[in-house]
Amino acid sequence: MPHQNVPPTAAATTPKNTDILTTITKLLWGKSLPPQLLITTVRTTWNATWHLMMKQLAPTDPTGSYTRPVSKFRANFKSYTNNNSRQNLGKLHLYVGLPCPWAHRTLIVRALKGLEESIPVSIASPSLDGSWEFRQMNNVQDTVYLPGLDNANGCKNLKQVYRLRRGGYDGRSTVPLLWDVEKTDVACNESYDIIEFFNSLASNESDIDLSPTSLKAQIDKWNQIIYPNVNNGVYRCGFAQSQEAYDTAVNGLFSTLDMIDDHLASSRYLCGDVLTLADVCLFTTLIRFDLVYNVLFKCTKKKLLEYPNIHGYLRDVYQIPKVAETCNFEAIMDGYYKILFPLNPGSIQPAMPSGCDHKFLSEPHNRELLSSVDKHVEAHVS
Ligand SMILES: N[C@@H](CCC(=O)N[C@@H](CS)C(=O)NCC(=O)O)C(=O)O
Repeated sequence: MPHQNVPPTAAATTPKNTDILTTITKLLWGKSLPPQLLITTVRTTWNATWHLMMKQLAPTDPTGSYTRPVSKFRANFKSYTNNNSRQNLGKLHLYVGLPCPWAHRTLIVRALKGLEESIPVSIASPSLDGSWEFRQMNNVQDTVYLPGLDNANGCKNLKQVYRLRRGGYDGRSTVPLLWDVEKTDVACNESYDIIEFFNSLASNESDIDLSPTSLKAQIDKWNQIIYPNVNNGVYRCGFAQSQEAYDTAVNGLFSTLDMIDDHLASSRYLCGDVLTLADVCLFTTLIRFDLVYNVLFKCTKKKLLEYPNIHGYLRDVYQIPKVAETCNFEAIMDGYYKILFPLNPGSIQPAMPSGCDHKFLSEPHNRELLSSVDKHVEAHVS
């Protein structure tokens, strides 16, 4: 008879599992429990353990909604700029982690502004307990995983760098971190402050302004929508600890993506024809969406591939010179699937969906046509 590949039924697997559990309970309590009680006990214990682990990973309010801790070191960049020149920048060093969308913002703006020489970088990788440690990586595209030291302070991990600051520090050691080498202190660890600062610097190599005065109000308006619903919204889905909290987050996320997709049907970037800081902030969440958030954070109503305008926009931003070099998909997959234990206990990485690799993202998007349509319309109106 040909071999039939019949999947095991629940009846075939349950007794085996309960046998193991019965042995464990016998060892622990000296007697076996009835199978149903045994399963209920294990489920309750596992749920309680899961909630405890999640509490450590992600603080929540009493409704089970994720509440992101505020950044401790906000910007005070006055002493670093002299008429926006780079005079004092020899002092600064940037610490990033490649999976992190907040750190990714700083890498993109640093590259677009041509600040690579002026502001050197150290790349940290997530360790198994979720903290950041240094490996032998000098380039964003490196895939070397041997232990290493950072380039500014010679530390093994980011916690050590934070602790070097005057007065010490024992709080969350997050990336991005902008470090003042001369003062041996944190200059800032809030990504938006850092990208605003990088953008404010005059550059010999690039005259791009990602936050022109004329668009500031629009940029702020987009940030106020995108930060809670999309950037932090995906975390509010993944780290929710009640069904209600998840439902609210996932509905807010997808209604915002629907709205953005409509908007991008007639606008090349969020604020019209030019790329702004709001686009940088949106991009670093979008580039991780189908790879990670859709699966691991249960952002499942749709894949980004199903949003034609958002997906074209993603390719458009990805193809801006220097942006692709800031994206390391392998590091992103590793960072999320291997480290967030309570969300993915076996550390199994799902297959990368098509549409997320360098090749697909480099395909034509034709969105430049939108700019000319805009200009054409403007020409007629004026
Ligand atoms: N508000 C911060 C958030 C930074 C943040 O949460 N970074 C995460 C990585 S994606 C981190 O370093 N977490 C380590 C920890 O919480 O200990 C920013 O935008 O800069």
